[in-house]
Amino acid sequence: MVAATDTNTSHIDHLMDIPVIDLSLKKSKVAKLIVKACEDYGFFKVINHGVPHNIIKKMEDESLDFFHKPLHDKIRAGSANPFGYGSKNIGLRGDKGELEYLILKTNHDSIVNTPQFRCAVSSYVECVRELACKILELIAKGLGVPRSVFSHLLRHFDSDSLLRLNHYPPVLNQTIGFGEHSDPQILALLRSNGVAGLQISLGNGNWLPVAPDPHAFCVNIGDVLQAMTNGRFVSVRHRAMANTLPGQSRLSLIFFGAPPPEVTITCPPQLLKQHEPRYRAFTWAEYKSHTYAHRLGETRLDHFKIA
Ligand SMILES: O=C(O)CCC(=O)C(=O)O
Ligand SMILES: [Fe+2]
Repeated sequence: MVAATDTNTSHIDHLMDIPVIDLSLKKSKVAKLIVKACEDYGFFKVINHGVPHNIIKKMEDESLDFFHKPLHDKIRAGSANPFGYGSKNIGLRGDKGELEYLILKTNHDSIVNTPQFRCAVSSYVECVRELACKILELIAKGLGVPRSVFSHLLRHFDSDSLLRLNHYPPVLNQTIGFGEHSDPQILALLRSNGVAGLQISLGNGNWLPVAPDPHAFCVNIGDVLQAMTNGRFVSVRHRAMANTLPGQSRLSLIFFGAPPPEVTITCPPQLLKQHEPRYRAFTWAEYKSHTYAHRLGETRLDHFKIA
């Protein structure tokens, strides 16, 4: 697909279609479509994903209940580095955003303080982890590599996957809510309520708004999957605009599928063949600490490129 942009006047592109992939189609077809979307954009939507509506609804309701609590209750979840509640500050390097958020572990009991919220989180995480693994297994099929080469990293008991809940209360002025970046992990599954905000970068300063879709999950390819495919897939750069709809909150729920800290990230040999490796091997712990030491907008994977 070719980006239809007017480079002189427009930096928002409404004319391109984001690939929407129906997971109920034949596996071999879906695998091909997903690989193509990962190569072209590093971003796509999935429908017929199998995550039950009531589980999503419960998670959204409990998340909004949490964010609507008084501040002194929210900060009881601890501070967001690494797991807990944060507001306006993103990471430790001075990045600011027009949001508040809660970061939760996925492989141990979450820190949320009511049994209903804990139960909603654990059911939601179980479903989205399974969906992420299913997508990674389709990717493996499409690439002709062993089925669990990516998914076993998320299924591992020590997987560093996390769930992030972002809440964008209404603000008066149109501004950026969460700055441009790529996600460092393997892949991210994002859902938002009916309020728009997410945009993906088409390069050259052009942005494609992603309309909220109650039936879909958005899939973002992360830096680790770019490295594991030797750069064949791109980790999509994206941002979220602040929410300016009076009286409405934007809520996004993002599952980040990550490897265990000590696992070494390399490209499967089947994907190298006659190509030279483009990234040196690194552990997820190493990548994470490199990420935390840099600003949100930096192209953090470049540090691991082989010159
Ligand atoms: O909240 C959103 O829509 C996007 C936020 C995001 O990209 C992130 O938390 O990594
Ligand atoms: Fe992101």
